[in-house]
Amino acid sequence: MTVKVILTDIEGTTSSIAFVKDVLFPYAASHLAGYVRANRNAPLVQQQLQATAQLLEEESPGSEATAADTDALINTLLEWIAADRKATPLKVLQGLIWETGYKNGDYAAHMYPDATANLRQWHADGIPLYVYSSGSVKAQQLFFGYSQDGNLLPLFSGHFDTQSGAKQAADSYRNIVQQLQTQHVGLLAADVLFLSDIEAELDAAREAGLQTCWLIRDGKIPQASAHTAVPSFDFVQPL
Ligand SMILES: CSCCC(=O)C(=O)COP(=O)(O)O
Ligand SMILES: [Mg+2]
Repeated sequence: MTVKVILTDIEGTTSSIAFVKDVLFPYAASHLAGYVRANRNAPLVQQQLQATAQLLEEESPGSEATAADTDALINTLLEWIAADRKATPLKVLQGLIWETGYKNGDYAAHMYPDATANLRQWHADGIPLYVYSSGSVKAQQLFFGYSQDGNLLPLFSGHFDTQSGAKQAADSYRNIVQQLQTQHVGLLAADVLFLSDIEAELDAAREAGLQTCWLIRDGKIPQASAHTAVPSFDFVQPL
């Protein structure tokens, strides 16, 4: 089957889980309270606080935390970072907070060398590359803009985040294919190859009709899987 578009996950796929868990998440946790207090009247931050309060209310009706109760919402957001919740308002705030760290040179995004090399090659071969991550679009742009391998952002034609839906839901991939079709006339779901380290995400993408490839970075390739399983981007064959 031909591949006309590649859609890639970030954490565990192009880049190590450790960079996200041990560098980005702790940085967001230590700067969240200060950032939110300093910017709570900025419209984008205010919207995320309201969305956090709304999610809390949906999950625990009668919850005390209103959008005005900044301290309670900060505590909730810190709990969500610790639990690796992929909640959209948290992800938006993390993207805003990480910007300072990247720009100050506190860190640069980790890239597996095989990911950088093959993304560059596929781009040079004319295959449009897109990202789908739970990290916000802004966080993704910072990630690839400030990577250990330099500015990789020009390699990508676009980005999708949880605004397109959760990564383990087939409808999210149907939604993304519809958005891709506005840029690539006649594109079918089967023309898109999704790369991820999480089997449940690949299952959802496959249910939506995409081709899938499972990146298994720890060497434990399963004997049988519905997905092509590979140890690195060097073994992904889109052509
Ligand atoms: C975009 S960088 C930070 C990644 C992140 O916040 C995250 O939750 C990782 O999710 P992914 O979908 O890339 O596994
Ligand atoms: Mg991942």
